[in-house]
Amino acid sequence: MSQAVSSNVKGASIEIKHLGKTFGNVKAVNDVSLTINAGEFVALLGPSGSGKSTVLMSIAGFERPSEGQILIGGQDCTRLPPNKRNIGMVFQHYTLFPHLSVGDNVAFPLKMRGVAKAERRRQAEAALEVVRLGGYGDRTPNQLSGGQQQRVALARAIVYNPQVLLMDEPLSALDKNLREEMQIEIKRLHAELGFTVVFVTHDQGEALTMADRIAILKAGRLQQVSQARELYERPSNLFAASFIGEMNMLPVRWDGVNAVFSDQDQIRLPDTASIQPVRPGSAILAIRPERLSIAAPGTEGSWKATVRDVVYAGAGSLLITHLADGSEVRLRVASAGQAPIRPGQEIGIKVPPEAALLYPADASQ
Ligand SMILES: Nc1ncnc2c1ncn2[C@@H]1O[C@H](COP(=O)(O)OP(=O)(O)OP(=O)(O)O)[C@@H](O)[C@H]1O
Repeated sequence: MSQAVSSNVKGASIEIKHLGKTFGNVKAVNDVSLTINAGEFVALLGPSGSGKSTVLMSIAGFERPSEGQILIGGQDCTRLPPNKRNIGMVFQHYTLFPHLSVGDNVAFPLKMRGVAKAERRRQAEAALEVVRLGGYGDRTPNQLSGGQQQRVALARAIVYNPQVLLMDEPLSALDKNLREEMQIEIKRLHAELGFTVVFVTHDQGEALTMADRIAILKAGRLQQVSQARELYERPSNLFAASFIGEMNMLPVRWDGVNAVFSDQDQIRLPDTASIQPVRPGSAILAIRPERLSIAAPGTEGSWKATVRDVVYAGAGSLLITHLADGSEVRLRVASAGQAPIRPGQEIGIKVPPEAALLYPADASQ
């Protein structure tokens, strides 16, 4: 690989301490603390308006925090302007200069840093090679496809060897195939160049496949920061549980040992079912649809359910059922080898206790 962008670039750590940002009376970011290790790839995930971009822009230096501190590579950058932070940025829209050649677009940050012309050309070409666009330097942006333009934006962000790469929904303007190709491209660059990545997305699949860790935000507050598997298998609260993947959420009465349904069906739960302490009384039992299976009606320990709808989707089928108390339970089952199931049919649902999670009924806990 070309020397200009491969010279042992190593990421910097990012420490966000009690970050707060208020716009008028909107608390866009509320007491967010997060430490990102050098070279780590972290996704910020959350619904629209949850504060993801504001956190990213605060790291970049384009937003000035109302409260808290941001350290990059151990240095307090809270009051440092963006161009002093040694970070690269890629946005959703490519923001290339239409009148400049691709090469000049990529070389632009070097020009701002006073790098001499011949050296600029050399480094820009090297960065274009890294994103597999070697030889495209003389074109103008409008002669490139959307995916290629986004790769030019990526080349421009990495041309000066930043220690941190910040990306705000960089792939959401691309169609599905291009998006998947760029996901692989960005992961490859991250592995090769070793910079720290903070990646904003509202696409949970993208976050789960790309990031080392995922930070979930809701209304400006951090909900959970975990690796993909833990986030999926042990979401720390009801919001994270419902935001990632599909989840059945059933109101139950918890007596400390058993989760009891209103029709007196019950399930004995292992201690590991509660991620946070749950007091006896009303609670929510959460279970992923793919962890449930069908049993003959009346099978010992199974729940009695009536099928409301069957959605055939090739390899798997979605069964929408309801229990005697009216609670809806969804199952994802393999289609193959399954006797056809019809709406109105009574079935048993087998629930592995180790797959069940218990949360306080009050979502604010
Ligand atoms: N410059 C601004 N002036 C006023 N309010 C703002 C400004 N920037 C953001 N906000 C508000 O702050 C909150 C968080 O916005 P932010 O853009 O960080 O969320 P987000 O999670 O990135 O959302 P999206 O996914 O829609 O981009 C929102 O309520 C938004 O309206």
